[in-house]
Amino acid sequence: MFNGGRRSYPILGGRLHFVKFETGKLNECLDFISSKQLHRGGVDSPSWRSGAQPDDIVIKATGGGAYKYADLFKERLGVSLEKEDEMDCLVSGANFLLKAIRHEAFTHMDGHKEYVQIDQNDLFPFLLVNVGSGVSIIKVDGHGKFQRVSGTNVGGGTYWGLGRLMTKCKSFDELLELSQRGDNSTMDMLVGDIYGGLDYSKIGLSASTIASSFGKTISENKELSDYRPEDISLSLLRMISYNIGQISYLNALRYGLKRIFFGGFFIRGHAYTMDTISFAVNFWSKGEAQAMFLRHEGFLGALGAFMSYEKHGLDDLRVHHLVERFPMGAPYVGGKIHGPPLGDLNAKISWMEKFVQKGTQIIAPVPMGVPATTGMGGFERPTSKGDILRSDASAALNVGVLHLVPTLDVFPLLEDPKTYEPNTIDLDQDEFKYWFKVLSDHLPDLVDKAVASEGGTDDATRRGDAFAHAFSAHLARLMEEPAAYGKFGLANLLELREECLREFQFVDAYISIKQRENEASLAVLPDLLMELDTMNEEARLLALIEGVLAANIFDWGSRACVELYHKGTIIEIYRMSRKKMQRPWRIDDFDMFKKRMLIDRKDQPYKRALLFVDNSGADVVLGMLPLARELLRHGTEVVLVANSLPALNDVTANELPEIIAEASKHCGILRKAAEAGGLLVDAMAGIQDDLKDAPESAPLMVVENGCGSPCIDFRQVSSELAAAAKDADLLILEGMGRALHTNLNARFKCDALKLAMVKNQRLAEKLFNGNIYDCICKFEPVS
Ligand SMILES: CC(C)(COP(=O)(O)O)[C@@H](O)C(=O)NCCC(=O)O
Ligand SMILES: [Mn+2]
Repeated sequence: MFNGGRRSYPILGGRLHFVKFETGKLNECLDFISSKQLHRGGVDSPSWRSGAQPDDIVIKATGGGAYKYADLFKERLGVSLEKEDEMDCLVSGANFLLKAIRHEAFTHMDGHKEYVQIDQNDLFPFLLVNVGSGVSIIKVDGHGKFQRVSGTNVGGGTYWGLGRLMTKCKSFDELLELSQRGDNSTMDMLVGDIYGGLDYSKIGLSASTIASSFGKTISENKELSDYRPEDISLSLLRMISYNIGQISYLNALRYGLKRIFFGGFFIRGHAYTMDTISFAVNFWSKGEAQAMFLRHEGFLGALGAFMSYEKHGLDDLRVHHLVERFPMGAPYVGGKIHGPPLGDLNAKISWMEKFVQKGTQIIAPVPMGVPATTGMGGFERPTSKGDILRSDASAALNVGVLHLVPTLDVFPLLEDPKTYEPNTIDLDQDEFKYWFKVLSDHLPDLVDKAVASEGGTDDATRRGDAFAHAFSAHLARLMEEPAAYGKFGLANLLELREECLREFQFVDAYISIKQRENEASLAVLPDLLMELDTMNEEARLLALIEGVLAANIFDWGSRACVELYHKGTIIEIYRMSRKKMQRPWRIDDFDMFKKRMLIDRKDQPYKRALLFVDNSGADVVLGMLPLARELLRHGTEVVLVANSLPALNDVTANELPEIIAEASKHCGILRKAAEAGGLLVDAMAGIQDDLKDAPESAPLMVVENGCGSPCIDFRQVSSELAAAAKDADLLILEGMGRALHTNLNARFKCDALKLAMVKNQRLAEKLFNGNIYDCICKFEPVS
């Protein structure tokens, strides 16, 4: 099933792009679809190239537009729109999102957004409130099981209609924006107005509670024009949002439901609207019920229509099959999106250059998509002037591209996947500020390496600059709102950097450094192995663990380490690092591990160990390979688990067989094991005669982990790794990314050893009250 990291089955998958456009721009949209032949699978699809085009292309659609524009689609694209029921689609879209996307639902109170993890087994029933022109209140009991239980004619249309008449606003967004600067106490009769500025505490009403919306205007002898449009808009917004919140809560109460999800064009990521609705639900339920919002709320119907294709088999999709990426879309400056969607790399780079030349700072990138708005209401997206609305506007756009990767699995040895959280530290605003600086400082050097890795050509330089701007823009967006892309931890941030490099077609920025370090380390490996073989078992085990920790210093992602590399050769630094290994380490469970290995399991060695390797060069060659060899010696099968894609100087699963083949030239144990694991078939053909009579060996294998990041999220690993984990009874996680930033607190169903050198002062202080270059040897046996 897994040999040398090569797959033995095809991968099927796809990507979901979420794009909005104004109905007024439908013709431009059809031009775009036609130019790219998207309705026929794209210009690169085999059927387009071969000219074998089906005549009867059917696209599922929902909502009024599916009827209104059916003829236009047929005429312009030859596509038939198959209409799906709008309510069915809303519900199945919401169900899909809540089931398949981890950080989909969030609460919004007092300007604070918090993602809520929904337990799949405890999702139904819930109330879905769709606030469009009017309001539909739907009780959802399961997949395809729902009932419209109520509604109200006072909805988004009411706000916009009354608002337009009363303020002369030209657009919904203008009206919404006005509300940001409003003061409703000039219009609304408050409890304090009735009780002489006091609370009516006996029945729990504070002085600022609205007793009667617009009630103050009856006692004043004023005309409409005497009131500020800002105040009118805010009073209206509060009146309608509170009313929706209250009716929703009463329906939740009627059916005994605790969760209410709100969606529809009235909400569209507008912070103040969400706060007002949340306030109402919280107020009336006395904190018992919770108002929640969905990150993809503008796409429920479209998603539901897409889901209705039976052939997709999307019913079986689970959270771990979906990866959300945030590629650079159109530049986003001062609350406005500039230019077309940037699907094409060259277009992306040109736009980036244009903006930089103009001296315009790209404040935030927008996930790939066409600029604009809600499909349902036809209202424009809020164009921002004030600070608050700017982030509201972008909040509505914080949906990335969903990659469907059916080959991803949950790691089967996680003790409890439900409570597992990969990130060790929470990236709150303060923490984010620190990492923002670390990553920004590292950027120029990374760009140099990336450009050099592509031959330093003009094209590479151009891509390098564009990458730097794109990644800086992502950082700026997250600095502005850390929850902008869902719940984001350090692991996500480090992965975003790698993804961003890939987006600008940098395949492996550290390739030459990796090769150089591999060669230097392989040259001294025979001496190291010889030295180890002179030791007794106990001393050797300690030397091996020391070796892994010492060699983890070769980390091109750590600023402090990179500075060290100027001070000596690879081997000098390795020796210096080893010499400094003073026990006890900051976490030192070595004695426990030794007892387990050499006493408890003397007669019953581990059956299979999964070794999660980290960096190239000394780290893997002088650290992890000798440790693997020791386990093989004990009769344990060893699976080296490495990245599927490059990240910093991490070794990849593709690179390992060659390194092992080289190492095997100097070591019979490794050679025999690699042969048994099927790793040497090609590389060592013809030079294995001397092994013919050697005893059987436990196999050494290589498996890719499914990631392209310095960290690992065990909720989404390759299915090969999941399969290899089945018989494993020992896990060894190595490196800062995999054992500290992520998984330090993760619990597994089998024994786990976490080894890392802490190469960052702040992290050492924060996690261990320690210092940079402290070592961690954390052993967690299962009883
Ligand atoms: C990116 C890394 C997690 C890689 O560490 P590794 O897993 O290779 O041990 C680490 O280098 C890191 O956290 N660097 C940023 C902090 C710094 O420069 O101090
Ligand atoms: Mn690494």
